[in-house]
Amino acid sequence: MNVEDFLENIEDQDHLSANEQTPLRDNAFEMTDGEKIESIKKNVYEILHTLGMDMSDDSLKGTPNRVAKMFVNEIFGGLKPERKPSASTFENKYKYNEMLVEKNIVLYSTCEHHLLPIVGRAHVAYISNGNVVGLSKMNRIVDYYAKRPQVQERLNIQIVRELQKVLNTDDVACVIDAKHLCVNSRGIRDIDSSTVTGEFGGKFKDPQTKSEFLDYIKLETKF
Ligand SMILES: Nc1nc2c(ncn2[C@@H]2O[C@H](COP(=O)(O)OP(=O)(O)OP(=O)(O)O)[C@@H](O)[C@H]2O)c(=O)[nH]1
Ligand SMILES: [Zn+2]
Repeated sequence: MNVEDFLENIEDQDHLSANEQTPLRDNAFEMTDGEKIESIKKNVYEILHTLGMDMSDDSLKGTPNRVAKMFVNEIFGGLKPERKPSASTFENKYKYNEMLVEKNIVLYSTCEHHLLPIVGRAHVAYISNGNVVGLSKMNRIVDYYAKRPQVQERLNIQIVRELQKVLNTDDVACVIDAKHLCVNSRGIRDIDSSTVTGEFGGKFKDPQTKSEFLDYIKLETKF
């Protein structure tokens, strides 16, 4: 790993307090992606073999490699600091001083307790402190933090903290409404329940501002 990547890695979670950080082990970045894929591949093979599957079967023999690549590059790709979206800001030239809401952001994450999908929507809002951020960057930040082993509460906070840092303001909020397949498809098997979390920073703690945000989320979008 070169010096630049290393610096980026250790700074990646600096803006988060200890309990807000993804619990990474020491030397979490010591392996290359290729090394991670090789190691995960062996373990996935072992799990399926242990369960009694014939790993020489045509349909199964590519599975360990497929799962390993999917873990490293896709569903847990948000563990790579170099994947963090560069959310450059620009001046709020239009002097738009109201809240901006990016709603219905599709969210796919993975529950770190059971490694089952979390599927839902995130709604993000901020009030500019002089700078604005490209709309798509909010979707990208949600996606980056979602692509980790997660609990919804921490994911919600990480999204807000990142935008607070990028936009240099406390006035950021995020609400997530998501279904956890660990609740819906196994265990209690409650297919209908979903989990709602919210993190409200700065002006969004004010009840009127908070309810304006929540009203915008409720607006039905028709095109
Ligand atoms: N707070 C929180 N809990 C979660 C999240 N995702 C899953 N869980 C819960 O984590 C808990 C893990 O509890 P355990 O009792 O150790 O696991 P378990 O025996 O599989 O529990 P059951 O799901 O009730 O069968 C469960 O209640 C899950 O519903 C999350 O994002 N946030
Ligand atoms: Zn779970």
